[in-house]
Amino acid sequence: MLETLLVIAVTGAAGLLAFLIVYARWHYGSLEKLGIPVETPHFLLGSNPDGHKIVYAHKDLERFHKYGSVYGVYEGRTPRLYVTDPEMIRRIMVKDFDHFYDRTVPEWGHEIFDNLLDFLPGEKWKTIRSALTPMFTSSRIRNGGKNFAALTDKYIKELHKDFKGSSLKFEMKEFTTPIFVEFTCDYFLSIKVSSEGNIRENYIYKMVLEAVNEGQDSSFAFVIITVFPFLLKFLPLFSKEGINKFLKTLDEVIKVRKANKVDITSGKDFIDVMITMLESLDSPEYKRLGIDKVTIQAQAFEMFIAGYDSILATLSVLSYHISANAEIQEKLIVEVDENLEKIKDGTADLPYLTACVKEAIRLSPSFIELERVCMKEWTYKERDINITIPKGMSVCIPAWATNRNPEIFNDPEEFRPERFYKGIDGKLVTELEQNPMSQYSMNSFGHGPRNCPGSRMAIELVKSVIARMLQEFKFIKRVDTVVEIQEGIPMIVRYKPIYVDILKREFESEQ
Ligand code: HEM
Repeated sequence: MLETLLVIAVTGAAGLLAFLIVYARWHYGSLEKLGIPVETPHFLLGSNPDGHKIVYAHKDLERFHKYGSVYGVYEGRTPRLYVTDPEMIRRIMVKDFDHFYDRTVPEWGHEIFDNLLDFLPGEKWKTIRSALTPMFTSSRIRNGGKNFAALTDKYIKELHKDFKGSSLKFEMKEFTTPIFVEFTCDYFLSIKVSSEGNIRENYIYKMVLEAVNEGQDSSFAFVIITVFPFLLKFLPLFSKEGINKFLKTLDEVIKVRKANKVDITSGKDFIDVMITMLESLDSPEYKRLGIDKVTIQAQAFEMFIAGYDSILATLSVLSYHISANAEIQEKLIVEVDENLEKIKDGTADLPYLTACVKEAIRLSPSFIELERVCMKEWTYKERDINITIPKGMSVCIPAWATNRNPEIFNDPEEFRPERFYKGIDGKLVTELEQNPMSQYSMNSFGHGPRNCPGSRMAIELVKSVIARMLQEFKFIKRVDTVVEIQEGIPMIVRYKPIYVDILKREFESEQ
């Protein structure tokens, strides 16, 4: 009897093991069939078996140099086609968008995450995306920049208290995280967090940092999840309690807004947009597409998720570039000093600062890999590329690598804002504008109907912080200043703390 049980147990275990191996390797071979170079996968763990230790951005660049225009990588069990050829990128993201309109949906295990705009499918995505457009009008963007600058002022006042002498060791992300959270709460969602004391103790602040997995070291568990994606939902990535409390607060804000119609001269804010969407819940269109209250609430959450890493990483890396390039900093200071009044009322264009922000975003695209799923078989035959992508295959644009394409960008690793500088009156034709394909090598905000809707807003927010800081401080590179990316984080780039010194400009002549 015992023997029989043992035989059953061993056979069962062997069967399960065999099943798991077959499951993990199920798609192996599918990329090779396309006739492209493929990063050889590990027996079970795909092409990045050491994914918890590698810097994905650097890996992408290495593979771009090794394989060129099109190549394959197994992300665990998932075959991914990587495309760096600018014309093929244009076709996928813009011209033949009808073949590539969705992204892969991870099994988050939380309905709010499942309903983020990034992951909504087809028509449902289109409807929600178009409902959100009033938030990104020019006047909303200008006002956003103005509010961000005002908040920066408030935090700069606090910062002054930390100075013992004329300079201070400074970390941009640490400084701007509270500004970003307070701004997103207040400007998008009309939730006042500052009145509740230290924002770092606020539950929304904590919820956001938890949801973006801030401060968590990457672990081998993430490699296992690429092989068995259904395990993602079992990871304790966020506190359901925090999210539920946030959704309740949002309900309250909506109730108050409905009761007190406010006149928003700068255009609809997110709460108005939500109310309009909520009023459509019973419409045949929303019912047919399965748009419910959670779909709408998720977009409020999206405002934190979409901007958190991107804005904060751009600001951090820009503090480094400015500190490391004295001439560029001088030019910026002149531009800022000439526009003090306009900066205050949010009407300054600051073209050189804009070029610096764009160049920082080229060198440091926060979303290092853009993704689309091929929705119906698609063939591309141009020059030396001849490929048919099967339905269902994930297609990736490795932005960190394409943005350093040496055929488009001379000295690609150099921080050179002139690539984007159109002169004070905006009349200069930049080196990049002379090359029509360069825009599809600059993939920081994506392209086509599913590009980043927040790109113009993001540039304004970053500009508003830098402009305000340069009015009072200079950024100085320290001997121990380093720019290092955290290992083991796929899809996005997150930096280890980047320390620079800030020097009060009033003491500049004494140095
Ligand atoms: C420097 C800052 C930012 C960068 C570099 C950035 C970059 C991107 C990229 C690369 C995508 C994917 C585009 C594609 O697949 O073609 C994206 C999507 C998105 N971004 Fe941004 N983003 C930034 C800031 C923001 C901000 C501030 C918001 C909103 C307040 C925002 C909202 C979104 C949304 C909602 C999507 C999903 C779009 C869709 O699927 O239709 N982003 N962003």
